[in-house]
Amino acid sequence: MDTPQAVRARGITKCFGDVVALDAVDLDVTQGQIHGLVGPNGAGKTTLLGLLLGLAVADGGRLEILGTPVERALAAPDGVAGFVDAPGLYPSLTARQNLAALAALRGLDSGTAGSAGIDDVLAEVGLTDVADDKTRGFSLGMRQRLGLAAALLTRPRLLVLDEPANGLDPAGKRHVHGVLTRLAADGTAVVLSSHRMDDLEALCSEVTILATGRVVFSGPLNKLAAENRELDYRLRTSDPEAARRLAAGTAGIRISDHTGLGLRQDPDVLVVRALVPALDELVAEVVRSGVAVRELAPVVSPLEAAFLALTEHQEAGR
Ligand SMILES: Nc1ncnc2c1ncn2[C@@H]1O[C@H](COP(=O)(O)OP(=O)(O)OP(=O)(O)O)[C@@H](O)[C@H]1O
Repeated sequence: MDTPQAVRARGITKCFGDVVALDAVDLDVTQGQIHGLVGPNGAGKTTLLGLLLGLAVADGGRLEILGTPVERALAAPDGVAGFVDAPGLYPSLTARQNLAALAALRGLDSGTAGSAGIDDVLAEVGLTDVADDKTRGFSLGMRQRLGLAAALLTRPRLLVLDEPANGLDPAGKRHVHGVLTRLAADGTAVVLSSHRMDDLEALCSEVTILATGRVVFSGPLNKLAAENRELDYRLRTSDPEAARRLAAGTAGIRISDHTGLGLRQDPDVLVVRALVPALDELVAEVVRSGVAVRELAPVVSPLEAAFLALTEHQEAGR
């Protein structure tokens, strides 16, 4: 028998009064996939994650989770765990006690989540050293990790996380990315939201971009980045004046304004907007003129640029 899809959503609609938070949203997530939800503030990401967790019900459309249609009752579908906004913790309890309380609330016995299970998940998220500290003093990043540990207690087949990298330092982020990648390799589906395209690029095979409640892109990240569009590039050279002159004389190159792009003024850096062939032409010309190229990088990554182009279009049409 085929493994059921982790998530199959068709035409999902959710309104809060006059606000249409989700407007005919489709979403497909297969087992073992890390799927990113991205979009500007208020795009509907948390609302959609809440539906997957059974925290709210859709007003319209069909939602199947792990092969089972979601009913209209407010309950976490079997095999699903995670959190939205921020994990709920008892501040006066230690990390270990929080997990034990959750395990008891969920009726998990020692066979599935006893002390061994709790120690395992604490180790998995890197919180063993602070397992007996009260969570009142936990940083945002530590709370995020404990929330992830709580979700892992049930060994879910679908893990739903709202901005799991929020508040994590670079080492913490790498650790959590490692946990999620291992889970996915073992067949768990992960749906997570993020505001950071670089995080999504590091983790996700597919993304869904939401803007004002609508899906504006869904698919593999490389399909998103592959679109041919002009980008702004920072070009640092040994002779900025010569580089500027050459840029002005190269077809297909426009000199951009630092301030307009929110960049710090740097006299050694020229910012140019171009397609890749025109940029190649300029770089070759700069080098031919005996000027050294010291740095060349897009101001925002191609993925970020694609995201901005797709979502700005929607925002403008609001
Ligand atoms: N409980 C609620 N009551 C009223 N409006 C709500 C409620 N929850 C969400 N909304 C509205 O629905 C829309 C989508 O909100 P949602 O929180 O899902 O967006 P988001 O993409 O998660 O945003 P952010 O990136 O800021 O977290 C917003 O306009 C929001 O104001």
